[in-house]
Amino acid sequence: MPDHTSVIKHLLRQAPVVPVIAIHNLDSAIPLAMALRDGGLPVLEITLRTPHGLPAIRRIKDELEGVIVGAGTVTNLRGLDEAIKAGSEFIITPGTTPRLLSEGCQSPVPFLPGISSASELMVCAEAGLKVLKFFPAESSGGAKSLKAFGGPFPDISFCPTGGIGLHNIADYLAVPSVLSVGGSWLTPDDMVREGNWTAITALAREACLRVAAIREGHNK
Ligand SMILES: O=C(O)C(=O)C[C@H](O)[C@H](O)COP(=O)(O)O
Repeated sequence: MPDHTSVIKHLLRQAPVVPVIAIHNLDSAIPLAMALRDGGLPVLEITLRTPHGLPAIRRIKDELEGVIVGAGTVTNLRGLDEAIKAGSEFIITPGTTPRLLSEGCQSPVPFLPGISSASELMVCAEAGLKVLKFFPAESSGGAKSLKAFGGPFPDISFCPTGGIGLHNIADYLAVPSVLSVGGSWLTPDDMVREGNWTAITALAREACLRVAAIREGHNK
């Protein structure tokens, strides 16, 4: 199996917040990605929840510098294959199946499956994965659950998503195993629909500033 652990750890440490994006209009893909990048968030998860997801990944990969684009909501083998062919630089899934896990582990790019229980974590760890998504984070016990996983599984790191925003990001970043968090709060539907890219850059900047302040507090 390709060893992607150090690659994905490096990537997520650089990007403490990963915007989770559903593209409803393909023409918004480039300006939206630019707005987030310019606000300091260059690692983007484009979900396959809409038919524009794959072409958006391809477009961003081909046309935009300074952005690392991955696929989210990859729920089956076809999605995995198409996401890799579209140029995804990492793959994120909300959960796993035995076949998706097995194929995902052979993927040429890092594979981050979602887990929400100790048993699911153990299945992924047994397959050799050390960085996992925790989803749906808030409704699965949130930062408290992640802290508890740290006891039996000290070598597993996480990118939690689901119900995270500026109101609770500090709780997650306080858990040592959390490399970054993901969320859709950086791309509100109305701002994207209106093409309000300045507002989206401001949201990204606000998130970066908040993370910097939290981390500074931890280092004191
Ligand atoms: O389907 C996937 O693969 C996902 O990536 C799930 C998303 O990460 C969450 O749905 C984001 O949650 P919110 O920030 O609460 O909107």
